Amino acid sequence: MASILPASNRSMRPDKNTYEGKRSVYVKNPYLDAMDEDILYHLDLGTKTHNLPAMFGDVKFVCVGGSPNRMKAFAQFMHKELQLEGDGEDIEDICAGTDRYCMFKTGPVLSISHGMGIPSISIMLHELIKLLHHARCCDVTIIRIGTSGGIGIAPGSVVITDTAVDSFFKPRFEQIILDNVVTRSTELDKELATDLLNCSRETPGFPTLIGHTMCTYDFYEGQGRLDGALCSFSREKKLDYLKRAYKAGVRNIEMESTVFAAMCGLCGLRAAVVCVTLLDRLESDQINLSHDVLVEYQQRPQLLISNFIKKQLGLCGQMS
Ligand SMILES: O=P(O)(O)O[C@@H]1C[C@H](O)[C@@H](CO)O1
Ligand SMILES: O=c1cc[nH]c(=O)[nH]1
Repeated sequence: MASILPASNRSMRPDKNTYEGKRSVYVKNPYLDAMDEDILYHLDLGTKTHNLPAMFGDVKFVCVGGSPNRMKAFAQFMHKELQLEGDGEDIEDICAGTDRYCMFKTGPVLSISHGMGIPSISIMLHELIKLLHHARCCDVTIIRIGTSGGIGIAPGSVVITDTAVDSFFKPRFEQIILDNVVTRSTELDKELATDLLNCSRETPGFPTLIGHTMCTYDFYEGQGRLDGALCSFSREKKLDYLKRAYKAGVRNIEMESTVFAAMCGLCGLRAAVVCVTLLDRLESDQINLSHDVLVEYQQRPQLLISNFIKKQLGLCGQMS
């Protein structure tokens, strides 16, 4: 039976969403219960066509990121790190029937791509959260492992988000529902962020810090870039904006964190955002890293999260 919560936000958020003593995944939709079948169209999965509890009931960690190749590489990496059977090279895309998103499962870890931007990740999250709910998953931690532009920090730094903010540096996500603007909280799990920072101290090789992450609707004008097809502001205005963002506590900019924080928070998922920075936006706009450096930077959040997951599973010390 679907757990229905009042349709508002933080003040109504369940503190103890327990399911047989465990933290369950909530859906907040009174219509779902009455549906004979739920087709998760963009994932090419469904409640009648697939045995979701059998396929996904043991999932404890969900990692999401924009790029299908990155999320496949992460799944293959986790396969090795968890010392699962086989080499993991032929890992199967569970969503192969659609080319919207890809999804891989390695033991209790699900790795899913979400494309670029709020609308794309939002569609994926609606269907993923219903999937976890239908599969009766509990105690799930979800982490976005992404790339971002840094502000005032060295390229290659990994930022663990404490609060996702919008372009006005406000901790909110505005969802348009019918012709209303519904404002939702973008708070993330502070304890999880601290645990990840502690874990980063045992993962040497790159700087990691906690800070606010600004989420925008666009990569170019929306992030104050001077190199888009359109630009109507001066270099001075750009730098003034980015410096004000830094002053407000923003350390990196990407395009998904606010809706990710809002939706996961409302549905009872312990959530974190961990993004590597590809450049310092106070210095430049263009990403001119070599392919090898780009690949190595993208592995940094993966390394940190893999160590965190192994620790959580009590596997540290026994493995590479
Ligand atoms: O997870 P990714 O690396 O896709 O996140 C950022 C935000 C946008 O989706 C994209 C822009 O290049 O990168
Ligand atoms: O500058 C950047 C780099 C990656 N992703 C972003 O959204 N912005």
